[in-house]
Amino acid sequence: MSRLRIFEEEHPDQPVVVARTLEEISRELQPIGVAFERWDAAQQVKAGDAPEAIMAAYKADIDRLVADRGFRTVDVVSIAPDNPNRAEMRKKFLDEHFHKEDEVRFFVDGSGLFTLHVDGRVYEMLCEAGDLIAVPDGMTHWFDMGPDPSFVAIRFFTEPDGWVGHFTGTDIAQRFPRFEVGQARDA
Ligand SMILES: CSCCC(=O)/C(O)=C/O
Ligand SMILES: [Fe+2]
Ligand code: NI
Repeated sequence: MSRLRIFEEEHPDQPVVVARTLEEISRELQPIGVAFERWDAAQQVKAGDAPEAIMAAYKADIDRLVADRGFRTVDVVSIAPDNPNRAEMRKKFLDEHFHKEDEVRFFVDGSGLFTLHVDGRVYEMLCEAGDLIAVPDGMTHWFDMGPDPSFVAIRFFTEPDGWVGHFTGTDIAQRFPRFEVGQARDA
């Protein structure tokens, strides 16, 4: 189940807000400029399906978002728990960074943990299948796919290098919860 937890940055042990419904999550994220949506598939798709089939299942929402936000590229990224490069892939976005364009990701299957650092607060968003998150350009954040990653996500880009992370060099990500085994199931 999708879950947003908000922490004061000095208190990683105690969330001050826990939100689970679309309405609650959107209400908490909207003031910091983060969009959160839930999309329904036109036809059922799952991990392992062809990217074209996955994009076709969400065509109406993809087209709307591309028209609204001017994205130039849309792709599908998949990672399974047996991927031999999973540790390296996990490490890539584990530390605090930002991008020079909005980071917009839709989770088709599986889950991942986006954590945003904004104005002294930390917003930990456990994204699950059906969730779209749009993190504004320049917003500091990190992403944990966990030790046994499992997700399929649609990514939206404006520039070819839009995915490049600019790292802040802080250690804040190490002080906050990681994506634990079973977290998605237990949330
Ligand atoms: C669901 S893809 C997440 C990886 C990524 O592109 C990123 O920038 C995380 O912060
Ligand atoms: Fe990122
Ligand atoms: Ni404390």
